[in-house]
Parts: sequence; C-alpha cells; structure tokens
Amino acid sequence: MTTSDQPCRLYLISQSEIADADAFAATLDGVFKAGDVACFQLRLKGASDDAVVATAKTLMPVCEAHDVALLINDRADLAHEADVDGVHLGQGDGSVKKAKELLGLDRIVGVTCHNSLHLAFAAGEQGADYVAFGAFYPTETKKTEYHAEKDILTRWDEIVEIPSVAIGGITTDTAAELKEAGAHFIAVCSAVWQHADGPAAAVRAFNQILAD
Ligand SMILES: Cc1ncc(COP(=O)(O)OP(=O)(O)O)c(N)n1
Ligand SMILES: Cc1nc(C(=O)O)sc1CCOP(=O)(O)O
Ligand SMILES: [Mg+2]
Repeated sequence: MTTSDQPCRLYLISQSEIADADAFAATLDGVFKAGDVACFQLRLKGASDDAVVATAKTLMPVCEAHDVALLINDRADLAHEADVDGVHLGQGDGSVKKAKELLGLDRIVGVTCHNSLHLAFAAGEQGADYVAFGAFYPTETKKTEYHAEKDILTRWDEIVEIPSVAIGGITTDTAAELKEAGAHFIAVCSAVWQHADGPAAAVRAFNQILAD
C-alpha cells in the first residue's frame, strides 16, 4: 500500500454479526460487482474463533475473485489460521511486529490511531501498512472515545508515505471532504449495509463520489 498517485478508495467493514456466511458471500459478490472496493474487513464481534475463521474462508473466494483484500479485525492469530490478506489491529489488539512475524511481511497490518499523529508515527515505525484515524463523525456502529478532525489526514499526507484510512460515521455526504483532506481510504460500515437502496447501490454511490 503506497500513496503516490493512488486514488482514494473504499474500505468496507462488515456488520458485527453474519448469521449465514454462504448467503452473505452471495450478497458480497453483488456488492463487489457494483464498484471498486479495496479492502473488506471481517469485523465480527462475539463470534467464536471457529466461526470467524470459517466465515473468512467462505468469503475468501469472493474477495479473491474481485481482487479485494480480506482482513480480519482484532486477531492476527485468526488471520493466520484463515490465511487471509491481513489484520486490523486496535491499540489493544497486539503489536504490529508480532503480527508481521506471524503473518509474514507480505500481509497487510493496519492500526487504529484514533486522533493521534504520535500513535500513527509509532505504528509506521513498527511497519504498519496503513494507519486509521477516527472517529470523524458520530456513529452508532461502535462506542467511540476519540474524535478526529480532518486536518490530521492532511498533515499525515504531507509528512508520511504510509496510507491513511478515515473511519467513523462516514456517509455519501461526508466522504468527499475526507478525500479532499487527504484520506487514502474511506472506511464505511453502516452507510453501506443500512443504505436505503441496499449495499450495492451504496457502493456505486461512494464510487461516484470518490472518483470525482
Ligand atoms: C479501518 C479501521 N479503523 C479502525 C478500526 C477500529 O479498531 P479498534 O479500535 O480495534 O476497534 P474495533 O473495531 O475492534 O471495535 C477498525 N476496526 N478498522
Ligand atoms: C469500527 C470503528 N472504529 C472507529 C474508530 O473511530 O476507530 S469508528 C468505527 C465504526 C465504523 O462504522 P460506521 O461506518 O458505521 O460508522
Ligand atoms: Mg479491535
């Protein structure tokens, strides 16, 4: 993941529960057909380890077919077991170094950095492939303790080559301003899965905005 001449792309986060992985794989295939998605993060909360790995394995062929990187949230060990493209680590989810050792240097390790350039520099020094800033807007997907301002994306983009991901309450109304501020990826959950016209329509709409 490098920033030079790269367009701002969509980073899709799953809902926190997936009841039927096969049915969801079919939905995801339709979503990916609707437009460009760079990454898909499997963010299951409260699922067993076996369910996370099994769901990832069911979704992997769909992600591969559309050239979408599949990441597992929170757990480098499960990302390793499922042999996916990488892991997203929060500040309490283990070190980048250990994740890279386990997964291999070719796998993606992204890190939550809240509203802190200091955390982002530390993640970058440890070898993170991207840093995530947020939450930019109110969200019901997660209880957030940190609020990020757009200028952190601009300052990061001016200083560092490592891509940034903007997250938290992003909608089709706000994606453009984050892109303009310098975000390299726009991470979205509810604005896709709860879109009035369905997730494929949402991905089409985000793609139009990010292409402008
Ligand atoms: C792209 C991206 N950015 C931030 C987060 C949040 O990670 P974390 O702080 O570990 O919180 P949970 O997602 O685990 O609740 C993320 N998942 N993805
Ligand atoms: C998972 C997550 N992490 C955040 C952070 O600020 O670190 S905000 C968030 C929720 C993202 O979902 P939505 O697009 O529905 O707001
Ligand atoms: Mg986490």
